Amino acid sequence: MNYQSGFANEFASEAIPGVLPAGQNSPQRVAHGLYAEQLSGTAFTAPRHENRRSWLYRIRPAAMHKPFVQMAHTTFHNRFDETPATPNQLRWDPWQLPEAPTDFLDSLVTIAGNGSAAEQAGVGIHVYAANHSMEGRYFYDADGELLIVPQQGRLRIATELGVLEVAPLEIALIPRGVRFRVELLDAAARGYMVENFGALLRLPDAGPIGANSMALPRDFLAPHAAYEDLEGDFELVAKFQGALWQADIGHSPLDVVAWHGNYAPCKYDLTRYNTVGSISVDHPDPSIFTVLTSPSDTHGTANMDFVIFPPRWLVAEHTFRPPYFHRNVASEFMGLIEGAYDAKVGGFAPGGMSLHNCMSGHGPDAASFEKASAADTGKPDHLANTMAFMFETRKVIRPTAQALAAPQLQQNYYECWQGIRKHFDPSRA
Ligand SMILES: O=C(O)Cc1cc(O)ccc1O
Ligand SMILES: [Fe+2]
Repeated sequence: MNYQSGFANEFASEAIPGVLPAGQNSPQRVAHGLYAEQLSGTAFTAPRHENRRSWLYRIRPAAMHKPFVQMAHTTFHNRFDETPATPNQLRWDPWQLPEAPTDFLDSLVTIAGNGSAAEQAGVGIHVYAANHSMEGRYFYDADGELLIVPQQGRLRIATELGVLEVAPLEIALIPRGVRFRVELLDAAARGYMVENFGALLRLPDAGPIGANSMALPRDFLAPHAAYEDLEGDFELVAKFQGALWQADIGHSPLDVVAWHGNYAPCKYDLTRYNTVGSISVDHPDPSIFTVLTSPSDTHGTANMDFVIFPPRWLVAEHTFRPPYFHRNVASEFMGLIEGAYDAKVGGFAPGGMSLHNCMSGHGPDAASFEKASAADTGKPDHLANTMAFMFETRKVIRPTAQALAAPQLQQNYYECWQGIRKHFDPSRA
């Protein structure tokens, strides 16, 4: 696969050379009888450095489909108020893979979330576990952009703006409104998906860290234009204000022959992350591992951060090296893509999830604490074969009723801290 490099660059791509108009966006007649269409991802008047839009040159305009009718989907929704939010620490085992043929869209299960599309703030957190490609159906989310985090199985995501192939340890970002179809490149696929109802995800400011660490813009890859000229009895599914809607469409909406602009899907290889950490003492706050952030209207307080915990060296001297015990005003939803997480010796499996809400105490389990407080910090430790991540939000993350009723919810999670021993002895140094 061949991609265009950069985060929210002014990209330009033509599947047929010469389609993009020169010197204007909407000529009276577009080359080859195509239609010109703008896709706006920010307000027309958003400041120039935040303004996101693309111009699409397509076989048929996006307006052309039959009326939408509301569609039942029992597990994919934004009902975050069905049940009281709990201050308990929560952890789930991995979602099971389906036996009956199930595509990406049908497989989505909403685990938790906050805010809403109507509020233009908050997130929806979902898992998928599929064994079938989407066939003859296309999806778009009008409620938010989608950050897809594969944990098992490669995906081929065919979008209006071109094709992204993503494997575990890579992420895909699909802008709000962009229509796409998810195909499986392996027998089964499982992973996480966050719907961001707030401001578009962007690279965080790095301040004194400088211009060259963390996620680098050139490692984000956008697709080249690739179109389908297909007619048939297809289905277009829209997510709109928390509900799903279905419309008949007589052609593939992935019919964009050329496009230009800075509002496009992209992918990023998490193993490219340039991880910065402490080379003296103490464990830095995990914001130092931010890949992408969605700011809120309060400066420095994100609607959501996407943070990763990649393989790295731990060298801090006379320091408790794993994540510290803490309580956070922000809420922390974690997943694990591969390996083990250094704050938990067991119970947090790849494909699993945990939720530590606003001010809920958490941190290393008893075994991890004992091990790290006895470790020799005169030597570096190498954390290998690991990739955990966190969706951290300013609002409380409210689990759905189905997530709390699921057999995957670990009833004994709290026990991992019950073995913490009292070491206090005033006569001890
Ligand atoms: O709770 C967690 O495991 C996430 C986390 C990691 C870390 O390195 C520091 C703080 C923190 O909340
Ligand atoms: Fe935490």
